[in-house]
Amino acid sequence: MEGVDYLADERKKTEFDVEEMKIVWAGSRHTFEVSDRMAKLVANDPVFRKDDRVMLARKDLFKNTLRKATYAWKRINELRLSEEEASKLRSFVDEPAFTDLHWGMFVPAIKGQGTDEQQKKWLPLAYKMQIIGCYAQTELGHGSNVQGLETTATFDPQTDEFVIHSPTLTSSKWWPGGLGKVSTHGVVYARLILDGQEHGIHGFIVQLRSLEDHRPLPGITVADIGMKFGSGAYNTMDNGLLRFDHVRIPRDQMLMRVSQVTRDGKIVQSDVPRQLVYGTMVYVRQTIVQDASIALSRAVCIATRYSAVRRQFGSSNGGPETQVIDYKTQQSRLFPLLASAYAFRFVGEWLKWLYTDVTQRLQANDFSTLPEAHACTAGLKSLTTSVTADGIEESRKLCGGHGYLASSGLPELFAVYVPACTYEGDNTVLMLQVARFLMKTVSQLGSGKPPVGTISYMGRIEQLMQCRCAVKKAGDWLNPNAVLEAFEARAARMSVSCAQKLSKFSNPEEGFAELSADLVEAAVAHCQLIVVSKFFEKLQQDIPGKGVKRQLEVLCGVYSLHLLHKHQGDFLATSYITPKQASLANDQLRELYSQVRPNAIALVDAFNYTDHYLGSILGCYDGNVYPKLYEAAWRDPLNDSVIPDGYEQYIRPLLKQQLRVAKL
Ligand SMILES: CCCCCCCCCCCCCCCCCCCCCC(=O)SCCNC(=O)CCNC(=O)[C@H](O)C(C)(C)COP(=O)(O)OP(=O)(O)OC[C@H]1O[C@@H](n2cnc3c(N)ncnc32)[C@H](O)[C@@H]1OP(=O)(O)O
Ligand SMILES: Cc1cc2nc3c(=O)[nH]c(=O)nc-3n(C[C@H](O)[C@H](O)[C@H](O)COP(=O)(O)OP(=O)(O)OC[C@H]3O[C@@H](n4cnc5c(N)ncnc54)[C@H](O)[C@@H]3O)c2cc1C
Repeated sequence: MEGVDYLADERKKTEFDVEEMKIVWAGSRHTFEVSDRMAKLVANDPVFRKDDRVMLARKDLFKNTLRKATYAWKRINELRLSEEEASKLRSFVDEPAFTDLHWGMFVPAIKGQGTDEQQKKWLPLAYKMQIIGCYAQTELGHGSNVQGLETTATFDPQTDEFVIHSPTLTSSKWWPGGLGKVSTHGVVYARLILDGQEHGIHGFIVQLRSLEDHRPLPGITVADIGMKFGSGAYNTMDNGLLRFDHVRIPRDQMLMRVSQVTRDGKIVQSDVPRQLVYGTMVYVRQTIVQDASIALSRAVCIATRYSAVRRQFGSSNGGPETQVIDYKTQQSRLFPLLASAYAFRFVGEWLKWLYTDVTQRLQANDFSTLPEAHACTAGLKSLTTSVTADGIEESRKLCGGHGYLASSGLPELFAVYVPACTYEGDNTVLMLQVARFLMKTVSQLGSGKPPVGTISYMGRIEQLMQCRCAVKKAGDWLNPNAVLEAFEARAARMSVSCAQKLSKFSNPEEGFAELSADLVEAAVAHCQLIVVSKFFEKLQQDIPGKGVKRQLEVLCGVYSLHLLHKHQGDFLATSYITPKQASLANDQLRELYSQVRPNAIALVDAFNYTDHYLGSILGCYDGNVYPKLYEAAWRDPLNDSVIPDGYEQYIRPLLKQQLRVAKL
């Protein structure tokens, strides 16, 4: 039944202007238009087909990715796409590729850590893709502990070169994306050694492969690290291994914005903090936060549409059964994820602003906001990727058995997404960085330097330690001030409690290690507060469109109250709320679910995803799920023949043998 909208009745229930919500979701009318144009460009081009991806063997999959990535690059040039358009096109192609690391890490590393001269030399080559780069930091033995990397870069004053070397097996670079088969160059992180003395970890531009025949250069061993989790998924990427046997590079290939090595082998520190060597990771962490809302919204879009199509139980007098989206249990699992997708969208927008601000300040040698930028990017990367990865898996369960089919799009989405909890900093390790920032802030309270930015609430510590929740009826939980104070008091009290326990240890590092699980919980509370407060800030903006702001208020309520409900132990244990008030929050939450329900389909339509991008039969726009599932089953290569390959060899002899047993 081509053209029939099986979700039309659902769409009729909508109480807000979906077109305007699309603009809010995109961030601006301009971004919406660019996004819409690029999504359609990709969806209408057969080269970008992806439904066969999970069936392809690794070599075919990889070659296919090369084909798509180079074709995308060709189209970008032919159509003279702007950087914004190119970046949208890349995201709608929806296939991890070496180009991500080239543009997403190699280029930013040179921009952030290279001197003007180095940028002038290397960036034009990289912009034209005349060289292809990767970010080679992690090693077989060390990933989280960057200071523990073993690769060495020893300066040879005789020849004015660095000798890059892998002294042990564990010093082999391991994981860099694009390294395995494609990159010609890498920004390689290594331990700087001058005259026998170590000077910490620095980045070096190292050529890895010949620009003539792509063979590894002398002294370089390079290969792919092998298959990863899931079919299709991240296996489109050639994550690589790399060993150096005394490879020589000119001195001017050390990235020298943070520290310089002079001709006579002396180190000169510029006034830039050493942590800027980690700057590329900060940049990518903020892009990962923005991408979290995309991945979560995709999963939620699929689960929401399918939940409206799917019916199970509840038929009376031969009438239709209940749509599973009408079950309160389904709503209590699905709607918080829908609200989280919106919440992450807005916090991602804000984080982009924060990152731009800190970058501008750094250019003017103002490093004052760097610690907060590090804590926010690390903490929000950790929080949003953990929730998104769990949310994709929950969406799969929300779709019942059919969610487990590759054609639901959810297994591959999960497999592609889940490493985000590990790459660019393991989520626990990153939360511990936030915890350090919190403990430092608490220890400096009363020093006369008031905390600013996202941590400014700590400046009201006395009030936050004493205040009690004033909520008397469920509706009081709709008051933003009540919710904000609850999240602030919880975060402040959890931090102070950790700081008090820490102060009992004579060795603070031992104390930090002993209390690390509690510290992570305090850091999570702080990060959740940031997300809640940025959602409220968004609502203070002028948001046009009938009913749009109202819907966002409902979602903001769902986001904050579901967190309050889920973590009520924290709120109760810190004595900010009473059990009665916790129960009222839950009553209000249930009421909010009822307000989301008629708008649920429109709220996911507002993501404006094409069927191509969603890549899911269960999530298709028209909701015509069953015929499509049936047809897709027949397209599986296993159904090419009625009798499977292997029948003569295995099944027939087996059946024959059983026959003999039966006769005995
Ligand atoms: C086709 C078309 C083309 C289109 C064109 C357009 C296309 C565009 C395409 C765009 C695509 C984009 C998508 C990209 C794809 C992504 C894919 C994913 C790839 C994944 C890559 C990776 O996976 S890549 C490796 C990441 N690997 C880590 O992530 C290690 C974590 N490990 C650490 O990060 C450190 O090891 C750790 C723990 C901090 C301790 O570091 P440590 O031991 O040195 O330091 P301490 O803990 O002692 O801290 C000492 C003091 O430094 C402070 N501090 C620490 N870090 C700081 C920091 N960053 N900034 C500021 N300050 C910092 C701290 O706050 C302390 O401050 P204080 O002293 O004041 O307290
Ligand atoms: C798909 C993918 C792509 C990647 N791409 C790149 C790339 O392009 N370039 C690159 O350089 N790297 C890349 N990486 C590597 C990645 O950055 C690291 O794997 C990541 O930083 C985690 O480090 P690890 O593997 O050493 O984990 P580990 O640190 O060994 O983590 C193991 C466990 O130990 C725990 N742990 C570790 N330290 C602490 C601590 N101090 N306190 C408490 N718990 C701790 C962790 O929480 C985790 O549970 C990629 C990884 C993946 C999976």
